[in-house]
Amino acid sequence: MPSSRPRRSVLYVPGVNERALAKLPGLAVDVVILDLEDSVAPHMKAEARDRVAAVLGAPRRDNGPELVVRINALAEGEGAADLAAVLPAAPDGVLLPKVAVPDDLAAVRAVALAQGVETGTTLWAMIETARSVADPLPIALAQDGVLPLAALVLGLNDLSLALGTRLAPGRAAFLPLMMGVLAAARAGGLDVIDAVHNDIGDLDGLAAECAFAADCGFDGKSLIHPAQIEIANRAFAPSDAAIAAAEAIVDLFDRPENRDRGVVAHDGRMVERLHAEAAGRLLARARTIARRAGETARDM
Ligand SMILES: CC(C)(COP(=O)(O)OP(=O)(O)OC[C@H]1O[C@@H](n2cnc3c(N)ncnc32)[C@H](O)[C@@H]1OP(=O)(O)O)[C@@H](O)C(=O)NCCC(=O)NCCSC(=O)C[C@H](O)C(=O)O
Ligand SMILES: [Mg+2]
Repeated sequence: MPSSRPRRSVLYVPGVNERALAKLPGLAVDVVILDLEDSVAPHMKAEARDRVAAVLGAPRRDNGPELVVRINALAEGEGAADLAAVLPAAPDGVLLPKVAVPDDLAAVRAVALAQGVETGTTLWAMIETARSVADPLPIALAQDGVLPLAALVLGLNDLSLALGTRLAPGRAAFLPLMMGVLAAARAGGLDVIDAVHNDIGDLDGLAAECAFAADCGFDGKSLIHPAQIEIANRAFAPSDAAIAAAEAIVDLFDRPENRDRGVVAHDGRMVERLHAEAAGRLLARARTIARRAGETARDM
């Protein structure tokens, strides 16, 4: 099953941007991706590693965001240095960019093992190459006890470049690929995170992308600016109407007259036990999110 931790808002922060890093304790975000890859200029990589290690080493709130580090690809030479700098500080996850094949995950695990680092850190894989998006299933199934795989993250900027497909509003051309990645993630029991919306000023466009991705089944949205967080948190949380509908379905099968029934009619619709199971999951997720919101409001 996907994680019980909400991963609705997944905010990239350039590992070298001191002011942006300083903002993190005040942000109600589910996941922070401390970026050592594309948002960091080649000559700033070492400084970014130091800054990110310092963020990871600082005291963390129990209910604070998951801290995931996006390392550079191993092939680019910086990836191993990134792992050596951040793994001892036990990030919640390491995000590997530009994954092409399952061997890319195996290579990162081998480097982590060779460095002798044992942590509870998970592995996240970016699906943003032609090869990985054409065949995401073997990647999603490449599970291991070392750096267990937790999530797939779509990267539509790189993918747009790789495929020559225009990243246009509505993203219709990408839909088959997005659903292929989503199905692969679910087959592997992983979470799956939608790509970034590049236009920071277009909050309506962001809300539309979030609503669409939530309908598709994505767990959350990659973000690039704090102004985008609240929209994603809302879009990927169950709405009040969805909670009320789920409560009604759970209640339906709890009634004595329905205890032995596999299917009942409710408001003119067929409802099966699988709907009650889904409703139960939605309610559990809503409770987790509400608890987290309460704790975050108290601690910030
Ligand atoms: C895009 C930005 C460079 C814009 O930054 P800026 O011009 O500073 O914006 P603002 O003046 O509106 O910022 C207001 C304050 O908020 C802070 N801020 C901005 N962004 C962030 C952030 N991501 N996290 C935390 N805090 C942030 C600013 O510092 C301002 O505060 P202050 O300085 O005190 O006034 C910038 O938003 C940015 O760098 N965003 C992240 C870019 C990034 O990480 N890109 C890489 C990941 S996306 C990607 O690679 C996708 C994938 O791989 C693919 O292929 O699709
Ligand atoms: Mg990318």
